[in-house]
Amino acid sequence: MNIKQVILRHMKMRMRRPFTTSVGTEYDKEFILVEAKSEDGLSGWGESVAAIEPFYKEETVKMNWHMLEDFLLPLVFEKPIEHPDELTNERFAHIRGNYMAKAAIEGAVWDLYARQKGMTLAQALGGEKKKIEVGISLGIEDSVDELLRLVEKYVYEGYKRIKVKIQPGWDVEVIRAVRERFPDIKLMADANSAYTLDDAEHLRKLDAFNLTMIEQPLAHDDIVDHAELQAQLRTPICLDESIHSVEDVRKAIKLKSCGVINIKIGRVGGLTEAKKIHDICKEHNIPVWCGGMLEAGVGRAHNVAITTLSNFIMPGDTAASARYWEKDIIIPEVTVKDGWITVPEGPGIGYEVSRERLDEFTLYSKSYLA
Ligand SMILES: O=C(O)CCC(=O)C1=CC=C[C@@H](O)[C@@H]1C(=O)O
Ligand SMILES: [Mg+2]
Repeated sequence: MNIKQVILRHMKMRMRRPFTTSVGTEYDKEFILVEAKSEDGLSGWGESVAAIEPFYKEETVKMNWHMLEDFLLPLVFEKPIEHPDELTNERFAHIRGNYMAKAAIEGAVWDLYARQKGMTLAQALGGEKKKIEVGISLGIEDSVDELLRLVEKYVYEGYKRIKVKIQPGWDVEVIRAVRERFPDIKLMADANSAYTLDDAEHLRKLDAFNLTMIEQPLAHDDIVDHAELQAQLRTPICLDESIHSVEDVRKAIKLKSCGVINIKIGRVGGLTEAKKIHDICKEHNIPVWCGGMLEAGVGRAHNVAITTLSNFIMPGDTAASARYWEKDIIIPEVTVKDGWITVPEGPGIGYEVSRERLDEFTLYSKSYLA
């Protein structure tokens, strides 16, 4: 596969409604979209999940652009690519961190590879599912009543799991209210590192609500304290921000830091590493699910593809495009029917990128030639 040209686009899309977590609120989504073009005129698409501000993790849109322009694209152009795994395993291996920048170009190369082979991205990754179960992630709302209204809306729409953001002052009583109203739904909490080990006794109160997991209660870069907390909780801890690689997962398993792993393609540097994490978790009977980063349609499509792997056994955060966007950049948009997404059968990510919507949402773009 000869990548002849890469176009980077700085995109800006207005969200249907603000999304608030313990680390902040997003109103507009700015992100980098990557188009990788081969000598036969095919395009592969990738989407960076880095935000404008470094509040979830340390990467930002501007940092990604620099990394792509000055380090990653030259490595992609330097010689033909036999298989996308080469990027993570060889060409990017000496570059520290910058996972979201790596994942954005690596995802475009994976999409292009699948399209050239006449395969779906799911097939290229080894996925077999024809449809995937999905849940919904709800932000911190203005009131418990508003949250309950949203839970009711999405349970009615058939979503298979409800994820509720928590933080000190918006946790036990909120979860209690949801559980009392919806005694049987699959319910989980995501703290985005809002607590410390000093809160262990308080967090133990969440054991009363039969949650499927408590996601990332402690520091974003911790595995050790999570092991100490997991030993005190009946509810499985799920690691999100702490996990960047299969090596991090090996250590988390060794320390018994968690019972579940949230795989986000952008957080771990791309699909090749995501597959490695999926595989080691499968070996150790650790269920995984696909986390979301408020992606637009290209990122959402990649999430659908990776979720077709067999150990993605818990509903992920890949909701319908309409959950976040008035208009998405892909045709057709991602839709959810009774909590299921049907895996597209078209080549690559299986959705086409709308050139009209691209033009509408591109703030600026730059073309790079091999
Ligand atoms: O994309 C989705 O629907 C899930 C969004 C979501 O829960 C998150 C997005 C980005 C960072 C975090 O705030 C949070 C998460 O930790 O999973
Ligand atoms: Mg999370």
